[in-house]
Amino acid sequence: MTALPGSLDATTLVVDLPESTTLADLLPDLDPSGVWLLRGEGLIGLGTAAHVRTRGAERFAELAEWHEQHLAPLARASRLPQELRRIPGAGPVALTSITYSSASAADSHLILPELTLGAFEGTAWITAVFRASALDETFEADDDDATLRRVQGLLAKHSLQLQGRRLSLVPSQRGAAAGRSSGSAATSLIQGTHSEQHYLRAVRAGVHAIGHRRLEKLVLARDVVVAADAPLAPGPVLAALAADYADCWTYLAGDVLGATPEMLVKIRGRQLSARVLAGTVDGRAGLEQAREMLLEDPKQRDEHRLAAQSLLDQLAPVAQHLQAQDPPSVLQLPNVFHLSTDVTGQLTAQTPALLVAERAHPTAAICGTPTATAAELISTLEELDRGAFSGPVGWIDANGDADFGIALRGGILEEQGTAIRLFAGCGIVAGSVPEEELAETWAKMRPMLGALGVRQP
Ligand SMILES: C=C(O[C@H]1C=CC=C(C(=O)O)[C@@H]1O)C(=O)O
Repeated sequence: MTALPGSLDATTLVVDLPESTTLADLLPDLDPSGVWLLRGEGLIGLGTAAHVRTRGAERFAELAEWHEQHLAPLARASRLPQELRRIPGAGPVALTSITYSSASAADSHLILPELTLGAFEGTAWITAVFRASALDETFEADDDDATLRRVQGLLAKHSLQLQGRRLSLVPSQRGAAAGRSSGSAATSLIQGTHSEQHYLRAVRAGVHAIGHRRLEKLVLARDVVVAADAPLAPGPVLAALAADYADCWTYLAGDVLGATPEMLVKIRGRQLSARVLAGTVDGRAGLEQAREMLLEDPKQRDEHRLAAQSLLDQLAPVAQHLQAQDPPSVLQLPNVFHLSTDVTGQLTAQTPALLVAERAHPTAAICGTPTATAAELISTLEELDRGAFSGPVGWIDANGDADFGIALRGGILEEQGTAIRLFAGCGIVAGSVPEEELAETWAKMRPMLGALGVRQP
C-alpha cells in the first residue's frame, strides 16, 4: 500500500455555479482525477492530494484503515460551512475503485483530490486539500486571506476561478481538455483478450455446469479494446456519458470510467440502500414489450431473484430491517431495460463503510450463486483479469457516508490513455442461449462505444 505521508489540511467553501450550469457541464473542459455524477450533480475531483493503491485479499481493510487514519481526522480538523453540514460528500472526500477479485494484478484505489467540486440539490461547494508539508513558512492556518489565495492558486491550476462566490472556467482555458478528447482522437475497435467464439464456448460451458447442478447462476464477462491515435481525455468522454445516461452514475476513479445503473450500497449514517439489477432486454424493444419479457419470463425473474437474494444474505451479518422491493420494477435506460430491486436497511453497528462494501461484494449480479462456486468457474471460463470492472466504485467522505456503485458499463484506460478496455457480462442461468448473451454484451457496451465515437458492430 502506498500513500503520500504528511498531514493534510482542508478548506471547504460554498460557491455558485454559473447560471444554468451543472457540474456535468464543466466536465468537457476539465481533466478530472475522480468523478461521481447523477443527473448533473455529485462530485468532480481534480488533481491528487493523496493516492492509496493496494492489492490482494486485504484491499478493502487497507483502504478502510487509511480512511480511518487520514480522512476521518481531516474532517474533524477542517471547518465545514453550516449549510453543508448535512450534505453527504461535502468536505474532504475520496474517490475509490476496488478490483472485482483479490487475485487481480490491478490496483485498487483511494484518491483524495486536491480540489473537489461538489453539488447536491442545488447547493455547490469546493473543497481544497493541502499537504501540510507543502505549506509555506509564513502560512497561518487561521488566516482567511492566505487560505483564499491558496484556494485561488489551486483553482487556477485546474483552469477554474472564483469571483466572489461565483465559480467558473477561466475563459482562455475553455476546451483545453477537449483538445485531447475522443472527439479529436480517431478511435477503432479491436479484439479483446479473447474472440467472440471464446465467449460463446464459455457460456455453453456455464449452461452445462448449471445443467449438472454445480451451481444456479454465474455471470460471464468479455472484453474488447478501443484504440485511439492520441490519448483519450476522460473529461469529454464522461461528459458524453453524463448527458446520454443521466439516470446512471457517471464515474471515474483510478483508470476506470463509465456510467453504471447499479448501486451496490449507499451509506448515510446507519441507513443503507442499494439498487440490484439483473435480467436484461435490449433497449430497442418497446417499454410494454420489455415489461412483458422481463416480468413474465421465469428465467429473467430467477436470474434477478438470485442477485437480490445474494445482497440480502451478504448484508445480513451487518444490517437489520433489510427490505427488498417485491415484485421488482423495470428500469428503462437508453440502451437496455433491466429488472430492478431497491433494497433498504440499517447498519447494526458502526461497521466502516468500506467493510460494508466488502460484505456486499460480489453479488450474483456480477458473480453468481453459490458465490464461491461461481467465482471459481468464472475464473476458469472467462480467463480474464476483470481489474476494476464489476468491483465497487464511488466515494467515501470523512464521516463514512459513501456511495459504492458497481463498476459496470465502463472501461479501463491502458497504454497511457491511448486504449480503453471495455467489459460487459451477462447472467447465465438454465436456459440461457449463448448467441443472445453475446448480443447482450454488445448492448451493454453501447454507452461506452457511443461516448468514444465507435460505431457498434
Ligand atoms: C454484468 C453486467 O450487468 C449486470 C447488471 C445488470 C444486468 C445483468 C444481466 O442481466 O445479466 C448483469 O447481472 C454488465 O453490465 O456487464
